[in-house]
Amino acid sequence: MDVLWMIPLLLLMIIPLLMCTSSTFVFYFKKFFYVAWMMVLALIGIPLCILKSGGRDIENMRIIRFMVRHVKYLLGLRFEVSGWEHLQTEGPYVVISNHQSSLDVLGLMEILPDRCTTIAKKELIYAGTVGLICWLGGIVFINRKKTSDAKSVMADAAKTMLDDQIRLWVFPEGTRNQNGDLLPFKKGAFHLAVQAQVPIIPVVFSSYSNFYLRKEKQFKSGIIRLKILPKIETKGMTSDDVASLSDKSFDLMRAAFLDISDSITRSNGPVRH
Ligand SMILES: CCCCCCCCCCCCCCCC(=O)SCCNC(=O)CCNC(=O)[C@H](O)C(C)(C)COP(=O)(O)OP(=O)(O)OC[C@H]1O[C@@H](n2cnc3c(N)ncnc32)[C@H](O)[C@@H]1OP(=O)(O)O
Ligand SMILES: CCCCCCCC/C=C\CCCCCCCC(=O)OC[C@@H](O)COP(=O)(O)O
Repeated sequence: MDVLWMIPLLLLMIIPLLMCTSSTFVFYFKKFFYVAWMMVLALIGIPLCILKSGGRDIENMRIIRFMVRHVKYLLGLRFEVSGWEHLQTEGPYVVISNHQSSLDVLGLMEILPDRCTTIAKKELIYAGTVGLICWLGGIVFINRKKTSDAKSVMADAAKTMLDDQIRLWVFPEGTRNQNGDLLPFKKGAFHLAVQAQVPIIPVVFSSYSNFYLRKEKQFKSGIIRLKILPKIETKGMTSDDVASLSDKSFDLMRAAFLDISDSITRSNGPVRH
């Protein structure tokens, strides 16, 4: 007897059962689903991007943004955004935000302004269909292990920002971090803004630790607060001002991070680190 057809049926019965009984299963299932679904979305998005723009083009970020917007619902996440008015700035600017997990892509797509792409580590280009759609979306890839290469790519990006009137989103911590605080900032984002003489718009994601705990293998439903802070002007600044600009941005973002994370804790129970 052919029993192969019974396998999907069994899975359909077992998966909901495990989802109800094991939080560890939920953790791995949601993580696997997230990566697999993004890969599938990218597979669908690639031909759409090529048809729309013929290749690598920042306008493809509109397609990517549209395609990613529903994923939060599938993972049981909700965003509360404040400070929208600060993104209504004309022309190019640099957005900086804290970076906790690849889930940040969901928040990024929630508020991504038009003509805005990101700076990413070059390894991302090898992430299958996701890597290819990132390339099509004009993402700027840098080699973090070679500062001189990264600096020259970012200097080119500063020029392109002005020539093509684009915005760039940079994660100044330079890596993912879920230690309950911000990591010290790398300087690239601030050199970029000063070289292009464009404002910086800081964006802060509240702590994910009320719903996503890597060590404890928990991935529950939850709320993410996204706070967009007022722009910081860089007109007239030189590379001598980069350190103080970075310090100022760090202090503002850290205060906002602790504030919005704390307000979620008060409404949802304790944050665990
Ligand atoms: C439909 C389906 C869709 C599917 C789905 C799509 C998803 C579509 C969204 C994807 C979204 C991806 C998201 C990825 C997210 C990441 O990949 S995060 C990781 C990559 N990003 C970054 O690393 C950016 C932040 N890092 C930096 O900016 C770093 O400064 C750099 C440029 C990498 C250099 O790193 P470093 O050498 O380790 O750091 P740093 O101490 O800052 O610099 C050393 C010296 O160079 C100087 N320097 C640094 N930068 C410069 C510069 N540009 N010019 C002159 N001097 C400089 C510094 O001032 C410093 O000198 P001193 O002040 O000590 O004298
Ligand atoms: C050939 C198959 C390769 C499979 C690779 C899976 C790639 C992930 C696929 C889907 C996830 C959806 C969004 C991906 C974009 C997230 C980018 C990201 O968060 O990169 C990490 C980087 O910021 C910092 O890296 P490190 O913390 O320094 O390390």
